Amino acid sequence: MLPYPLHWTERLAIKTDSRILFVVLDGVGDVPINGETPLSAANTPNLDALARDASLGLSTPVAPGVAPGSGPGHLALFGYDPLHYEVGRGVLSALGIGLDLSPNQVAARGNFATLAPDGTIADRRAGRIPTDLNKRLIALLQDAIPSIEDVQVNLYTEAEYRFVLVLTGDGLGGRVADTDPGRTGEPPRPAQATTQDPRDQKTARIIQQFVEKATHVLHEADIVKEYDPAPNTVLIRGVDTKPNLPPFQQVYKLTPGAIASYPMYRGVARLVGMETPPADWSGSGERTETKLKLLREHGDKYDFIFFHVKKTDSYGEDGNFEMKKKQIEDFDAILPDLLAWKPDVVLITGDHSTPVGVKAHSWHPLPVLIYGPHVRRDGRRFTEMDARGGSLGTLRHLDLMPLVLANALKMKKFGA
Ligand SMILES: O=C(O)[C@H](O)COP(=O)(O)O
Repeated sequence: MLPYPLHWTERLAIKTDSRILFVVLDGVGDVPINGETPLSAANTPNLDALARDASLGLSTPVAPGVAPGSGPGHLALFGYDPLHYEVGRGVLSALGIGLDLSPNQVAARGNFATLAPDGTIADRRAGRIPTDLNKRLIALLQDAIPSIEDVQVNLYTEAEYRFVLVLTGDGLGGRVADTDPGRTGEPPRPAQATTQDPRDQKTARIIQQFVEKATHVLHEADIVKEYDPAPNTVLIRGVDTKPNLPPFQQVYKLTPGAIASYPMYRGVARLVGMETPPADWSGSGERTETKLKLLREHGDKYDFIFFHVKKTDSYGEDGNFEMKKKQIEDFDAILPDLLAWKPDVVLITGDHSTPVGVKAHSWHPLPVLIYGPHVRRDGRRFTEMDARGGSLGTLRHLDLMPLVLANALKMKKFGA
């Protein structure tokens, strides 16, 4: 039996013409500083108008106290329990850049990072190098490391400092711990299998050799020496093989599309059956015009659209209150363009909180807004403080898909 809520939304969901707009402001949740969060301090006339006629609540991403990565946070938002469907970030990133993984392939997410002379990590993102430099470094490493033992090595730029490592060969497993400790000031961890399975042991051995070879090549490369902080090593995480998840079409009877400028989010969308209309994603940042163009040109193919905003998370991680606030105001400015798609129901929330005072993903519940013809209107703003006490109450991300389906009249009655 499928886990909650898939096992019974699959039974109750019905196909109708109503449309659902599902907006995720990545990392948007925060903790008040001098009584204000980026959300409460932002000037958001469009969001305020929508929220006034919407139901609000607070939603816990996974479970109290759990600070999820963006992958588990989005799987929970889409109704796939991340404690049941643990999917490595590498698979999400690989799918996000348009790869299809076969059973004899293992994928991993990589960061170009900066190693200090004492061997500890000085910067997990090498100063957020530009995508163009990433492409040059990937070409250098791909040329230097085409294979390790009997395993083919393929490298792909994701965005900025992010890349994807795909290993192809026989006898590979996906259960290998991260070499990325997730924080600076300590050395990268050795690649270690989390089981005694020889397939996982082999993958760990290959990844360890890759990290050592890549670090050597980067330390010797002239282009690396031009940068400070220098992208002189690689950190690996989210090693996995591709799982098979029941798609949106099956469990929710929806025809879903995903619009996201960063590959990982297109990847998690593809994993659950969403279509990702093609676009030129070159460059970096939100690429909002590209996203809105996709909505205008492809929106009518879908009855469910996942629309992702990334930089609210990045500036939370950088501890930059004003820039996180500005990302929210920039989103507010395009909200009318999103509403032009004429959704019947709108949900806005975040996958997780990334408080500027924490500079990392956190466990704090997210404000969630559901707008539609049958909601109880709360007359509040979309902020962490105002959402508390809203008519949605306190929820978990897994509760949200059934709620938007119900508000779109896409759920039949349970029982006689
Ligand atoms: O931006 C991303 O890829 C993640 O949300 C954060 O990853 P990072 O901590 O490696 O930047």
